[in-house]
Amino acid sequence: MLRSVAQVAKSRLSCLFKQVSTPTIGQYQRKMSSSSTVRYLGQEEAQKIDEELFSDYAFSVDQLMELAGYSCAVAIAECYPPETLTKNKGAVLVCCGPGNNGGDGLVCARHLKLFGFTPSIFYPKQPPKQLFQNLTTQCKKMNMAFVESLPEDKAGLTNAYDLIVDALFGFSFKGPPRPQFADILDKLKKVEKDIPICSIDVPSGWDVEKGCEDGLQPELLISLTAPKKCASLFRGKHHILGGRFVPQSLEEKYNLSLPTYPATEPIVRLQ
Ligand SMILES: NC(=O)C1=CN([C@@H]2O[C@H](COP(=O)(O)OP(=O)(O)OC[C@H]3O[C@@H](n4cnc5c(N)ncnc54)[C@H](O)[C@@H]3O)[C@@H](O)[C@H]2O)[C@H](O)CC1
Ligand SMILES: [K+]
Repeated sequence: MLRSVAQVAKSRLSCLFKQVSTPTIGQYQRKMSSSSTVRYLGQEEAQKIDEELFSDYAFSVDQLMELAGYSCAVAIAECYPPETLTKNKGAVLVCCGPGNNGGDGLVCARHLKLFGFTPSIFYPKQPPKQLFQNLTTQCKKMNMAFVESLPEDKAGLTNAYDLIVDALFGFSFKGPPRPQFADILDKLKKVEKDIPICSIDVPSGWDVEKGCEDGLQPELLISLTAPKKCASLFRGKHHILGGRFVPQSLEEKYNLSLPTYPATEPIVRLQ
Protein backbone atom coordinates (compact mmCIF):
# COMPACT_ATOMS: atom_id res chain seq x y z
CA MET A 1 0.00 0.00 0.00
CA LEU A 2 1.25 3.50 -0.77
CA ARG A 3 2.35 5.45 2.28
CA SER A 4 1.15 9.02 2.72
CA VAL A 5 3.61 11.92 2.44
CA ALA A 6 3.19 12.40 6.22
CA GLN A 7 4.16 8.80 6.96
CA VAL A 8 7.16 8.99 4.66
CA ALA A 9 8.22 12.31 6.17
CA LYS A 10 7.76 10.95 9.72
CA SER A 11 9.88 7.90 9.07
CA ARG A 12 12.55 9.98 7.33
CA LEU A 13 12.66 12.41 10.25
CA SER A 14 12.91 9.66 12.84
CA CYS A 15 15.70 8.18 10.72
CA LEU A 16 17.54 11.50 10.79
CA PHE A 17 17.05 11.90 14.53
CA LYS A 18 18.27 8.38 15.20
CA GLN A 19 21.51 8.88 13.35
CA VAL A 20 22.50 12.33 14.61
CA SER A 21 22.93 13.10 18.29
CA THR A 22 21.79 16.46 19.69
CA PRO A 23 24.48 18.96 18.77
CA THR A 24 26.16 21.51 21.01
CA ILE A 25 26.81 24.95 19.53
CA GLY A 26 30.38 26.12 19.20
CA GLN A 27 31.69 29.21 17.44
CA TYR A 28 31.85 28.36 13.74
CA GLN A 29 31.67 24.68 14.41
CA ARG A 30 29.20 22.15 15.70
CA LYS A 31 29.85 18.77 17.17
CA MET A 32 27.97 16.10 15.24
CA SER A 33 29.32 13.06 16.97
CA SER A 34 32.54 12.06 18.65
CA SER A 35 34.16 11.53 15.27
CA SER A 36 33.19 14.59 13.23
CA THR A 37 33.01 18.34 13.68
CA VAL A 38 31.49 20.20 10.78
CA ARG A 39 33.43 23.31 9.84
CA TYR A 40 31.75 26.65 9.22
CA LEU A 41 33.00 28.46 6.13
CA GLY A 42 33.99 32.05 5.56
CA GLN A 43 32.62 33.87 2.51
CA GLU A 44 35.75 33.61 0.35
CA GLU A 45 36.22 29.97 1.19
CA ALA A 46 32.61 29.13 0.27
CA GLN A 47 33.08 30.89 -3.07
CA LYS A 48 36.39 29.11 -3.68
CA ILE A 49 34.83 25.69 -3.07
CA ASP A 50 31.97 26.62 -5.38
CA GLU A 51 34.41 27.64 -8.15
CA GLU A 52 36.45 24.50 -7.71
CA LEU A 53 33.34 22.34 -8.10
CA PHE A 54 32.70 24.02 -11.45
CA SER A 55 36.30 24.17 -12.72
CA ASP A 56 38.39 21.27 -11.37
CA TYR A 57 35.46 18.90 -10.83
CA ALA A 58 33.65 19.93 -14.02
CA PHE A 59 30.16 20.14 -12.57
CA SER A 60 27.69 22.42 -14.32
CA VAL A 61 25.69 25.01 -12.38
CA ASP A 62 22.45 23.30 -13.43
CA GLN A 63 23.55 20.01 -11.88
CA LEU A 64 24.49 21.43 -8.49
CA MET A 65 21.53 23.79 -8.41
CA GLU A 66 19.17 20.88 -9.01
CA LEU A 67 20.67 18.91 -6.12
CA ALA A 68 20.76 21.99 -3.89
CA GLY A 69 17.16 22.98 -4.62
CA TYR A 70 15.93 19.40 -4.28
CA SER A 71 17.56 19.05 -0.88
CA CYS A 72 15.90 22.29 0.24
CA ALA A 73 12.47 20.99 -0.80
CA VAL A 74 13.05 17.72 1.06
CA ALA A 75 14.13 19.62 4.19
CA ILE A 76 11.02 21.82 4.04
CA ALA A 77 8.68 18.85 3.48
CA GLU A 78 10.19 17.04 6.46
CA CYS A 79 9.96 20.01 8.81
CA TYR A 80 6.53 21.15 7.56
CA PRO A 81 4.64 18.22 5.95
CA PRO A 82 2.16 19.75 3.49
CA GLU A 83 -0.92 18.12 5.01
CA THR A 84 -0.18 19.82 8.34
CA LEU A 85 -0.40 23.26 6.70
CA THR A 86 -4.15 23.60 6.89
CA LYS A 87 -4.58 27.37 7.29
CA ASN A 88 -3.73 28.25 3.69
CA LYS A 89 -3.75 24.72 2.21
CA GLY A 90 0.02 24.43 1.90
CA ALA A 91 0.52 27.72 0.08
CA VAL A 92 4.20 28.69 0.04
CA LEU A 93 5.70 31.96 -1.15
CA VAL A 94 9.15 31.39 -2.65
CA CYS A 95 11.10 34.67 -2.77
CA CYS A 96 13.93 34.46 -5.30
CA GLY A 97 16.89 36.80 -5.66
CA PRO A 98 19.04 37.67 -8.69
CA GLY A 99 21.85 35.11 -8.18
CA ASN A 100 22.21 31.37 -7.84
CA ASN A 101 20.50 31.40 -4.44
CA GLY A 102 17.40 32.53 -6.36
CA GLY A 103 17.96 29.65 -8.80
CA ASP A 104 17.98 27.22 -5.90
CA GLY A 105 14.65 28.76 -4.89
CA LEU A 106 13.13 28.07 -8.32
CA VAL A 107 14.29 24.45 -8.26
CA CYS A 108 13.01 24.12 -4.69
CA ALA A 109 9.60 25.50 -5.75
CA ARG A 110 9.34 22.91 -8.54
CA HIS A 111 10.00 20.04 -6.13
CA LEU A 112 7.69 21.50 -3.47
CA LYS A 113 4.92 21.45 -6.05
CA LEU A 114 5.64 17.77 -6.77
CA PHE A 115 5.54 17.09 -3.00
CA GLY A 116 1.99 18.49 -2.67
CA PHE A 117 2.57 22.14 -1.67
CA THR A 118 1.15 25.09 -3.61
CA PRO A 119 4.11 27.36 -4.29
CA SER A 120 3.87 30.90 -5.68
CA ILE A 121 6.99 32.72 -6.76
CA PHE A 122 8.13 36.27 -6.15
CA TYR A 123 11.07 36.99 -8.46
CA PRO A 124 11.55 40.76 -8.58
CA LYS A 125 14.90 40.88 -10.41
CA GLN A 126 15.10 38.20 -13.08
CA PRO A 127 18.56 37.99 -14.66
CA PRO A 128 18.65 37.53 -18.46
CA LYS A 129 20.43 34.18 -18.31
CA GLN A 130 19.21 31.04 -20.07
CA LEU A 131 19.44 28.92 -16.90
CA PHE A 132 17.12 31.19 -14.91
CA GLN A 133 14.77 31.61 -17.85
CA ASN A 134 14.51 27.82 -18.18
CA LEU A 135 13.81 27.38 -14.47
CA THR A 136 11.16 30.11 -14.68
CA THR A 137 9.49 28.44 -17.66
CA GLN A 138 9.43 25.10 -15.82
CA CYS A 139 7.66 26.71 -12.86
CA LYS A 140 5.15 28.50 -15.10
CA LYS A 141 4.42 25.29 -17.00
CA MET A 142 3.70 23.66 -13.66
CA ASN A 143 1.02 26.31 -13.05
CA MET A 144 2.83 28.19 -10.33
CA ALA A 145 1.72 31.79 -9.90
CA PHE A 146 4.32 34.54 -10.18
CA VAL A 147 3.44 37.48 -7.92
CA GLU A 148 4.53 40.94 -9.07
CA SER A 149 4.98 42.53 -5.65
CA LEU A 150 4.61 41.79 -1.95
CA PRO A 151 1.43 43.05 -0.28
CA GLU A 152 1.89 46.30 1.65
CA ASP A 153 0.11 45.05 4.76
CA LYS A 154 1.10 42.10 6.90
CA ALA A 155 -2.31 40.43 6.57
CA GLY A 156 -1.81 40.19 2.81
CA LEU A 157 0.92 37.66 3.52
CA THR A 158 -0.42 35.94 6.64
CA ASN A 159 -3.84 35.32 5.06
CA ALA A 160 -2.31 33.86 1.92
CA TYR A 161 0.69 31.73 2.86
CA ASP A 162 1.65 29.01 5.34
CA LEU A 163 5.40 29.22 4.68
CA ILE A 164 7.90 31.57 3.10
CA VAL A 165 11.05 30.35 1.37
CA ASP A 166 13.85 32.89 1.47
CA ALA A 167 16.01 32.35 -1.62
CA LEU A 168 16.99 36.01 -1.99
CA PHE A 169 20.72 35.93 -1.24
CA GLY A 170 23.32 33.31 -0.44
CA PHE A 171 27.05 33.31 0.13
CA SER A 172 27.86 36.17 -2.31
CA PHE A 173 25.76 38.77 -0.48
CA LYS A 174 27.66 41.85 0.65
CA GLY A 175 25.62 44.22 2.74
CA PRO A 176 23.86 46.51 3.32
CA PRO A 177 20.92 45.42 1.14
CA ARG A 178 20.17 47.81 -1.70
CA PRO A 179 16.81 49.70 -1.41
CA GLN A 180 14.57 47.36 -3.47
CA PHE A 181 15.66 44.38 -1.38
CA ALA A 182 15.79 46.29 1.91
CA ASP A 183 12.05 46.90 1.48
CA ILE A 184 11.40 43.21 0.70
CA LEU A 185 13.43 42.09 3.73
CA ASP A 186 11.50 44.53 5.96
CA LYS A 187 8.20 43.03 4.80
CA LEU A 188 9.39 39.48 5.48
CA LYS A 189 10.75 40.52 8.88
CA LYS A 190 7.28 41.78 9.87
CA VAL A 191 5.69 38.34 9.37
CA GLU A 192 8.47 36.07 10.63
CA LYS A 193 6.62 35.34 13.89
CA ASP A 194 3.42 34.46 12.00
CA ILE A 195 4.73 32.52 9.00
CA PRO A 196 7.79 30.27 9.35
CA ILE A 197 10.61 31.45 7.10
CA CYS A 198 12.85 28.81 5.52
CA SER A 199 16.17 30.30 4.44
CA ILE A 200 18.29 28.69 1.76
CA ASP A 201 22.01 28.66 2.60
CA VAL A 202 22.17 32.03 4.39
CA PRO A 203 19.39 34.07 6.04
CA SER A 204 19.06 36.89 3.51
CA GLY A 205 20.39 40.25 4.59
CA TRP A 206 22.85 38.62 6.99
CA ASP A 207 26.56 39.21 6.65
CA VAL A 208 27.80 35.79 5.51
CA GLU A 209 30.30 35.67 8.38
CA LYS A 210 28.99 38.01 11.08
CA GLY A 211 25.23 37.56 10.68
CA CYS A 212 22.82 40.41 11.43
CA GLU A 213 21.43 40.78 14.91
CA ASP A 214 18.26 42.61 13.92
CA GLY A 215 17.87 40.85 10.55
CA LEU A 216 15.51 38.14 9.39
CA GLN A 217 15.14 35.27 11.87
CA PRO A 218 14.23 32.13 9.92
CA GLU A 219 12.75 29.10 11.65
CA LEU A 220 14.52 26.72 9.27
CA LEU A 221 18.00 27.18 7.81
CA ILE A 222 19.18 24.83 5.07
CA SER A 223 22.95 25.19 4.76
CA LEU A 224 24.34 23.95 1.44
CA THR A 225 27.69 22.14 1.04
CA ALA A 226 28.76 23.27 4.55
CA PRO A 227 27.36 25.89 6.94
CA LYS A 228 28.66 29.44 6.60
CA LYS A 229 30.11 31.21 9.65
CA CYS A 230 26.92 33.24 10.22
CA ALA A 231 25.04 29.98 10.87
CA SER A 232 26.61 29.83 14.33
CA LEU A 233 24.25 32.72 15.18
CA PHE A 234 21.14 30.94 13.88
CA ARG A 235 18.54 30.65 16.65
CA GLY A 236 15.69 28.99 14.76
CA LYS A 237 14.19 25.53 15.27
CA HIS A 238 15.74 23.51 12.47
CA HIS A 239 19.21 23.60 10.97
CA ILE A 240 19.64 21.15 8.13
CA LEU A 241 22.57 20.48 5.80
CA GLY A 242 21.87 19.79 2.14
CA GLY A 243 23.75 19.77 -1.14
CA ARG A 244 25.04 16.24 -0.89
CA PHE A 245 27.38 16.52 -3.84
CA VAL A 246 30.81 17.19 -2.36
CA PRO A 247 33.44 14.71 -3.55
CA GLN A 248 35.54 13.21 -0.78
CA SER A 249 38.79 14.70 -2.09
CA LEU A 250 37.31 18.20 -1.96
CA GLU A 251 35.91 17.59 1.51
CA GLU A 252 39.36 16.52 2.66
CA LYS A 253 41.18 19.39 0.95
CA TYR A 254 39.03 21.93 2.81
CA ASN A 255 38.84 19.87 5.98
CA LEU A 256 35.04 20.16 5.96
CA SER A 257 34.36 17.20 8.28
CA LEU A 258 30.85 16.83 6.97
CA PRO A 259 28.45 14.73 9.02
CA THR A 260 27.38 11.37 7.64
CA TYR A 261 24.23 11.64 5.56
CA PRO A 262 21.80 8.88 6.49
CA ALA A 263 21.59 6.17 3.83
CA THR A 264 20.35 7.77 0.59
CA GLU A 265 19.03 10.99 2.18
CA PRO A 266 19.88 14.29 0.46
CA ILE A 267 19.88 16.05 3.84
CA VAL A 268 21.18 15.63 7.37
CA ARG A 269 19.94 17.43 10.45
CA LEU A 270 22.46 19.61 12.29
CA GLN A 271 20.03 20.90 14.92
N1 LIG B 1 28.56 25.06 -3.93
C1 LIG B 1 27.35 25.27 -3.51
O1 LIG B 1 27.07 25.11 -2.34
C2 LIG B 1 26.35 25.76 -4.44
C3 LIG B 1 25.48 26.74 -4.05
N2 LIG B 1 24.58 27.31 -4.85
C4 LIG B 1 23.83 28.46 -4.42
O2 LIG B 1 24.43 29.61 -4.95
C5 LIG B 1 24.48 30.63 -3.94
C6 LIG B 1 25.50 31.66 -4.27
O3 LIG B 1 25.14 32.19 -5.51
P1 LIG B 1 25.75 33.50 -6.14
O4 LIG B 1 25.16 33.68 -7.48
O5 LIG B 1 27.22 33.46 -6.03
O6 LIG B 1 25.28 34.67 -5.19
P2 LIG B 1 23.96 35.05 -4.40
O7 LIG B 1 22.80 34.29 -4.88
O8 LIG B 1 24.31 34.98 -2.96
O9 LIG B 1 23.74 36.60 -4.75
C7 LIG B 1 24.37 37.29 -5.79
C8 LIG B 1 23.46 38.40 -6.28
O10 LIG B 1 23.09 39.25 -5.20
C9 LIG B 1 23.43 40.61 -5.50
N3 LIG B 1 23.81 41.30 -4.25
C10 LIG B 1 24.92 41.07 -3.51
N4 LIG B 1 24.91 41.88 -2.44
C11 LIG B 1 23.80 42.66 -2.52
C12 LIG B 1 23.24 43.70 -1.74
N5 LIG B 1 23.86 44.16 -0.64
N6 LIG B 1 22.04 44.24 -2.08
C13 LIG B 1 21.39 43.82 -3.19
N7 LIG B 1 21.88 42.84 -4.03
C14 LIG B 1 23.07 42.27 -3.67
C15 LIG B 1 24.55 40.50 -6.52
O11 LIG B 1 24.64 41.68 -7.31
C16 LIG B 1 24.12 39.28 -7.33
O12 LIG B 1 23.14 39.65 -8.28
C17 LIG B 1 24.72 29.83 -2.69
O13 LIG B 1 24.46 30.57 -1.53
C18 LIG B 1 23.78 28.66 -2.90
O14 LIG B 1 22.47 29.02 -2.53
C19 LIG B 1 24.39 26.77 -6.22
O15 LIG B 1 23.07 26.74 -6.57
C20 LIG B 1 24.92 25.35 -6.35
C21 LIG B 1 26.30 25.18 -5.80
K1 LIG C 1 18.75 32.96 1.42
